[in-house]
Amino acid sequence: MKVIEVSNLRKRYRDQLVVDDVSFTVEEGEIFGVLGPNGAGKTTTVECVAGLRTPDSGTVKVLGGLSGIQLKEQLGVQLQSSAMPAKIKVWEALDLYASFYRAPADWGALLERVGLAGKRDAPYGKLSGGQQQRLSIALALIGNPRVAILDELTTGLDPQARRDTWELIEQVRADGVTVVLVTHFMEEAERLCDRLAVIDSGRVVAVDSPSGLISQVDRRQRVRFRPSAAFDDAVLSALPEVEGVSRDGGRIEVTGTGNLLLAVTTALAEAGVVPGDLRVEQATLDDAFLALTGKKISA
Ligand SMILES: Nc1ncnc2c1ncn2[C@@H]1O[C@H](COP(=O)(O)OP(=O)(O)OP(=O)(O)O)[C@@H](O)[C@H]1O
Repeated sequence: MKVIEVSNLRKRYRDQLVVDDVSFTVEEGEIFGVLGPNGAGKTTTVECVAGLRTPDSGTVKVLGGLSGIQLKEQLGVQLQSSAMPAKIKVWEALDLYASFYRAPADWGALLERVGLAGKRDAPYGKLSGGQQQRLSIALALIGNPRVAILDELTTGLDPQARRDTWELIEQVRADGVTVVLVTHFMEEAERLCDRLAVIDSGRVVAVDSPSGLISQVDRRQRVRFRPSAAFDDAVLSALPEVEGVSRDGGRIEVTGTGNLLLAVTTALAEAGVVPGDLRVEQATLDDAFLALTGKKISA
């Protein structure tokens, strides 16, 4: 079931067209990424989805066409700069947000869930960046939404806090919440997202799974190793998975597609050769982004 349908969305700020004919759909239960560099129009797009901005043209349909209060009850939003007053205590923020909903989640349980039970009475200003982000996720979930939009959730976090937040997002999805994740981190997109819309200068340049995006631009893999004994290149070049074999000193590089590693190691084993220092490389989402947009994303 499609929970979000965006069609031909356009949004202009004065003379700048920042969302230019954007279309994508989000399926129930997936983590859908909106990936692009700073200023690409990601936030404006999700703000239109959340009903916080009015598109100039195009349509946005959430959960079959909800709007107003019904939309707000089903859609949790965590926006990039949603800072709280420094003195508000964690429990007060949750209690306040819970009061906006007719049937809010049990915020005590939510606090446990995001790992902040011990910070119940701490003022917002005394939380670490990671803890503030966790609180903002809890606040986005307090209305028991079916869809959560999370914008640049892990920007500014250290690697451990980022990983903890990723785990939390996976748990949220496991609870059945559809997640729209705005990010400019490739690793985050690759690790978390089932599918991604790549946005550049207000336009969608591709929508696919991370591996689909990578294989759109380069399906080739490279296997490198040092053979334990001499062998004829034909042992490998005859394999259907292999496109090329090259030698550089004592090292061999094999390029190809499909299950290249298995094909190469099996053929070597049959020839009595042990591949030492074995490495496999393939294109990354960074490579795909570069190929799709002609630029590197700035993280
Ligand atoms: N309220 C506004 N008024 C005028 N211009 C705006 C406004 N909000 C955003 N912009 C401009 O629109 C463009 C797209 O911004 P947007 O925040 O949607 O991009 P983004 O991809 O989310 O980038 P970032 O990750 O930096 O937030 C930027 O050039 C930004 O400066």
